[in-house]
Amino acid sequence: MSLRWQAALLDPSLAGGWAVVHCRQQFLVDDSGVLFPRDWLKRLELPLLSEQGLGHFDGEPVFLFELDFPAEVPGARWQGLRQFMQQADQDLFRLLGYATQIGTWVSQHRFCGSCGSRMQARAGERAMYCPACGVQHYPRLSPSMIVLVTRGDELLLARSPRFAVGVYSTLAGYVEPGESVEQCVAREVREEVGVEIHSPQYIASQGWPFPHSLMLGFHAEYAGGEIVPQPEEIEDARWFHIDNLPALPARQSIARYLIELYLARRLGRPEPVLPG
Ligand SMILES: NC(=O)C1=CN([C@@H]2O[C@H](COP(=O)(O)OP(=O)(O)OC[C@H]3O[C@@H](n4cnc5c(N)ncnc54)[C@H](O)[C@@H]3O)[C@@H](O)[C@H]2O)C=CC1
Ligand SMILES: [Mg+2]
Ligand SMILES: [Zn+2]
Repeated sequence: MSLRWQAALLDPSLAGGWAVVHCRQQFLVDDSGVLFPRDWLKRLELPLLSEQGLGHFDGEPVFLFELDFPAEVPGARWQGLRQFMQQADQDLFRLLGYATQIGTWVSQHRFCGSCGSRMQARAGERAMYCPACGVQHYPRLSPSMIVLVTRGDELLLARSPRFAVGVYSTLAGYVEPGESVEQCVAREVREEVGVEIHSPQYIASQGWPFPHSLMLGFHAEYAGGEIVPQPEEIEDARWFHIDNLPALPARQSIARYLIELYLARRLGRPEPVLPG
């Protein structure tokens, strides 16, 4: 794991450092990039919901300005997190992914879900706390499974209507209360494409900030059934031969890694590395 970005609990009452400005999965950028001198930002009178100390980038402290709405700043524009994933280096993307998750969580936990009082950031740990009734919330994470189903030289890949034109990917879905991740894999595969699988094999995991998933990645062998795509969720699903694959998901995604790993093992090529 690279050392350029390290999360840390920094005290926002300290002066100086850099800051990123986030609102609804978008960041403020100008010609110098996405990191702004923090003391300069403070003079802009932005619609600030919360300020959080995030950690260190290249050894420098970085803070988050979480905004109520995407305010106009002369000479700057708003850019989505997905675009940073495609264009920025991996360390910067990890910093921005972390900032997005913390910002989204803080902005969605301003009031106590139990008694309605205003929540406070807790000193000493990354938590929101209700002083009236004591409820405490930590950053939200949603366990999700992602699986590549295979049948020898064939890969089962599917398209969601949300994907870029022509792109097919592995199947994914959220874990429900009371089920194991393995049960979730079998259920989601059945629901999304109507196919049965053998026991899934755990491969690797990845934090995924769209919006707060923890992806648990598997390989699974086909056991039976014909493909029946789930209406609305799955636009198309097919078996693709390894010599004739469609456009695949982003290089940084665990979806892509699960595919590349299977190909490497099948074809006796060196195994890929999952971007950290
Ligand atoms: N890193 C990667 O390679 C990939 C990551 N993903 C991520 O996997 C996650 C799950 O994938 P989907 O196919 O969209 O899930 P899914 O198959 O469970 O369906 C999504 C639906 O689940 C419901 N939902 C939303 N949030 C939920 C939650 N926290 N718990 C339970 N249900 C919820 C909503 O009705 C939503 O429309 C998403 O966050 C997606 O971004 C998906 C594909 C590739
Ligand atoms: Mg799904
Ligand atoms: Zn409360």
